Amino acid sequence: MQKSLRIGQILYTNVLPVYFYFDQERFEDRIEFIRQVPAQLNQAMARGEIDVGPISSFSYAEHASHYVALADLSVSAKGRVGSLFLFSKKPIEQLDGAKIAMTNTSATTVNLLKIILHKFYGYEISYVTQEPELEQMLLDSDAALLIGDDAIQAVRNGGPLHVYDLGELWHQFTGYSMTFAVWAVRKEVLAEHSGLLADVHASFLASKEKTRQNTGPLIEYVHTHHGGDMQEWTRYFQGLQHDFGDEQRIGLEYYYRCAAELGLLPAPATVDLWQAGGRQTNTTLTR
Ligand SMILES: C=C(O[C@@H]1C=C(C(=O)O)C=C[C@H]1O)C(=O)O
Repeated sequence: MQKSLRIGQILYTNVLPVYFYFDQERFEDRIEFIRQVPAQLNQAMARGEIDVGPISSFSYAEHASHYVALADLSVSAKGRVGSLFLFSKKPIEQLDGAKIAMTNTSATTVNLLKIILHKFYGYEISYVTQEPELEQMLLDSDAALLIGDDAIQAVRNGGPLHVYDLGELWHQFTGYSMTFAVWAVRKEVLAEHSGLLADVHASFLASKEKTRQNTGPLIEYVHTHHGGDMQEWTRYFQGLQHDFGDEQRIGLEYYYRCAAELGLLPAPATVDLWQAGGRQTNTTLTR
């Protein structure tokens, strides 16, 4: 039988603070989790196979008239992220005219890279989309973009490549933070399940808050399951933000304007936040 709420979860470490202490038992069999990489969650949300969960912020903009976003949740960073990298055979200054392989798991970061290379560097680039396997990607391309745990793994493996963090590049050029994912809800779900949705939202916020107060157990869990270095993981989670306030909105809405300017989005979008007891107002902030 279909559960009342089908909840998405990105299959990467970056969302864990929002899920780590999520008290699933209190919801008994009214909810279920569907775990996928972002591009597949984006599609599942658009097809109505998921009711609520993190999707690429780019995909939110593509469907903005059908979605709202849970207030105060996102995957954002101001500056270095640590899991979104361009791996390049040449320095970025020499990439004009290059061929770049893009992971097929992303929507936000692939378009962020286009904005950076076209708008800020003025380059002409040809792109191919591939499975996220660095060696394969670089067989026939000058550079490759990976996100999430694939990017973390690839940077750990090292190698003689130039490595650029996309959050850092965005911050260098704009001074803004960048929001990669927001927790979207399809509007028709609001009418039917707003009470349950409010409880799920509260559980996400509680998990986020609890991990913020004591990151230790999360770091230990991630270290046990994904290897790596405890200090690197600590730095990773310190750099990520899971809030969505004015700072994140300003950065994200500037990204949407850049994407619209380059024809990557049909029009700039705004993020319409939802929380129990009434939607938050949605002021459009200009640069
Ligand atoms: C910070 C990250 O943000 C992500 C990037 C996304 C994208 O590019 O579409 C979507 C969701 C997030 O997982 C990451 O993957 O490392």
